Amino acid sequence: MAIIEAENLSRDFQVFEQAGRFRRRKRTVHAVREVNLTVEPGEAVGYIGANGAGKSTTIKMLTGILVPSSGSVTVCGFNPVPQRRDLARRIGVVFGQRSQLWWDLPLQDSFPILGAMHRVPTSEWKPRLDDLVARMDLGSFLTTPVRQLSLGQRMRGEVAAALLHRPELVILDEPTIGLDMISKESLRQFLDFERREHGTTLLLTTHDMSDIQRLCRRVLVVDDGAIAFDGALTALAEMEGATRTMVVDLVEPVHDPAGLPLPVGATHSGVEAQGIRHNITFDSRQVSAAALLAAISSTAEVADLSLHEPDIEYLVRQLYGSSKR
Ligand SMILES: Nc1ncnc2c1ncn2[C@@H]1O[C@H](COP(=O)(O)OP(=O)(O)OP(=O)(O)O)[C@@H](O)[C@H]1O
Repeated sequence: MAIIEAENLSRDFQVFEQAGRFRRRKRTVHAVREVNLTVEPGEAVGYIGANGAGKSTTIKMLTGILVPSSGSVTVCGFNPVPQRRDLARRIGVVFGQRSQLWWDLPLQDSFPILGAMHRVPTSEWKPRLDDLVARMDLGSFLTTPVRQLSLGQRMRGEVAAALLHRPELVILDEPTIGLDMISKESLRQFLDFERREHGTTLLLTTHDMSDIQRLCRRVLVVDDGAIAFDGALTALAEMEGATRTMVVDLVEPVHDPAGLPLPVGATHSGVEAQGIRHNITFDSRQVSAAALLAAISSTAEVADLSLHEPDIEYLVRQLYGSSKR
């Protein structure tokens, strides 16, 4: 059975706008339009789109916070709004921008409350907590009130809290927002481990392409409330031919870009560090990263290189610049 099944799921909002000095006009915002979505157990799905595209509204409907205007949805076999309590025992939710922990309590006092709320026996949540504390390195700040934790520490606590009851589906809204690179990577590693080891299904929204690349094979792009793309991330990038950037450091400087001929599809976008560092943008439909590196290596020795993917906002804007927002 699918873990998420949405059929023609839609949500409208009525908003009032100023129409002249004393008049207000009612307008309907179609935040989510006829979304059809099936997510199978164990999948990791990235849900991406520009600001205001409808991601959070969809998540709120999936978690039972918002009533759909029309269409139907089941999550873990439950109708989210009327069966919200049952659903809460089966899913974990993490909002990067909002804490779900008790601000004045230390983490160690929150876990017994969560265990009781989810009706998980102590004999089950205790060993699970020991495992989470070890794997997410929570030990050094378990006794600190949540409000005194750093953002990275708090997010680890949030994720541990959301996963204490071993939910089969974890929904994460911008889980890595504001985190430094090390905290982002350890969070991604942990989530990936959970999925591989326990078959946990992941659905996440993010503006960080690396989250998707690291965690999700499938990506959904939402544009103006509707699903505009559903498939592999590689297919999305190839479809658009979004330009990627390769930064190469050479062993010997090459000052003039003409001294480093590039294949068709690649162009120099800058030379730095007295000719050592070359920034090259390329269209992966025309030339692969491997072919580009081979071409560069045939004229100069490469000491180091890094690849930069286009950010999600850029990719989505390129793809669906037609958005009415
Ligand atoms: N409570 C509300 N009342 C009125 N309009 C709303 C409400 N919530 C969302 N909207 C509108 O619905 C649309 C979709 O918003 P939503 O928050 O789902 O977008 P999003 O994709 O999550 O954006 P972001 O990436 O900025 O978080 C926007 O136009 C937003 O202004």
